[in-house]
Amino acid sequence: VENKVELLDEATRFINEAYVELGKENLIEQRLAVIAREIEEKNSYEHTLEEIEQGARMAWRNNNRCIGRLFWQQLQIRDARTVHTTEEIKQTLFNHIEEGTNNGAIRPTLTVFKPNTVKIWNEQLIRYAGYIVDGQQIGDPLSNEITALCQRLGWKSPQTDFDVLPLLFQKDETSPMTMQSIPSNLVKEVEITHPDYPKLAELGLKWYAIPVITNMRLEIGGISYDAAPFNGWYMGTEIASRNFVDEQRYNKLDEIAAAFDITTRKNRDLWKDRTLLELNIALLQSYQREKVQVVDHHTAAKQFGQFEQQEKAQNREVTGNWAWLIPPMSPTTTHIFHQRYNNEVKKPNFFYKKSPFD
Ligand code: HEM
Ligand SMILES: N=C(Nc1cccc(CNC[C@@H]2CCCN2)c1)c1cccs1
Repeated sequence: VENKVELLDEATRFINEAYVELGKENLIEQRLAVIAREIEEKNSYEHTLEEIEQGARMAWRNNNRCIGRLFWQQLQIRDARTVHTTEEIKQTLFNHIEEGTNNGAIRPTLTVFKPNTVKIWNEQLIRYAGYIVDGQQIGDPLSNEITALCQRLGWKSPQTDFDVLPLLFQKDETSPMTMQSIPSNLVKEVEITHPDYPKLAELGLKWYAIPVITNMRLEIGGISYDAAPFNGWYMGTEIASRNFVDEQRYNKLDEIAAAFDITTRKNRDLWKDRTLLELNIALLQSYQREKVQVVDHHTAAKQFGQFEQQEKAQNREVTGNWAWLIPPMSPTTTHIFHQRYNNEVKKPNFFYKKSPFD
């Protein structure tokens, strides 16, 4: 936010809405008086932990692109606002991975650091590296830039398709970079196999259990938390319909078709569709085999429908981004496809940060 007036306006809007939801409307006036004084003195103000918990849950509830919002009230918040040394930051990030993974029974979790301090360069806490070796792409192209930086900082790796990147962060904007590998016992991964097609296993496809987003900022009442890693669990299509098959990602559709003995000659054989279907089945079954939580897109759509009903009962309009909410597989079999959504952006919310590389 630009100035004191705007900050107080955002704070007032947030406190009014959050305290009513918390059943504390009688404390609004007093709380706003304290915040107004703080903004006058320090050009900013500090949230209580309860305000951050409610604000982060509202931010999830408000995000138009998220199909998983039914569980917004169960988000676990970890308060890391007093964490400042690189050692403590490292431990806090490792603990988030451990507590969020929970051996596969994934717990939606968000860790909040003090504003204007920690700067995380990773886009997700766990992500595979990307390299161009002899003109050939290895690993995840989205990671090529950060991988090159890690290598410049001395990172050594076997250069496979699935090398987990180290954490890369600064304890604050002016401090040197810390590069720290994640202990492999903390990184739960799933080998992707198909019960009817043993050749799929020969491709050696795998993916990590838990997506922990670190390239978005959490905005609550005018305050921006630039380091606020959050995780949920995956919807199967994210991995099987996008990460493994997009041309600008792992681009493995042809190889996977061959593993399923599907010939790729004629479009009207719908070989791409059959390959994606079998790969999505393999993905869901592999995660279930390893007891790692994952949701199929039909169940996720039904849960989103329950969220819509729940919000209607609370007299809140559900806003949404239709193009992001419809799943990439069989979208017309979900109610989402046949409905319209207001894409207005409500706050609190999550927003993209400018890339640290820009
Ligand atoms: C619990 C299980 C969850 C599932 C299955 C789920 C599912 C998804 C999916 C499939 C997307 C689209 C991602 C993409 O296509 O790149 C998405 C977007 C998003 N989700 Fe959720 N989500 C879950 C939990 C959460 C949680 C806990 C938060 C934050 C507290 C969250 C915040 C978001 C945000 C901010 C986006 C938009 C990302 C962007 O703009 O790139 N979600 N979600
Ligand atoms: N299931 C998830 N998927 C998800 C959610 C938000 C953002 C992302 C990452 N999106 C970036 C990818 C890569 C380019 C376009 N999509 C994934 C969750 C991640 C963290 C909480 S839920």
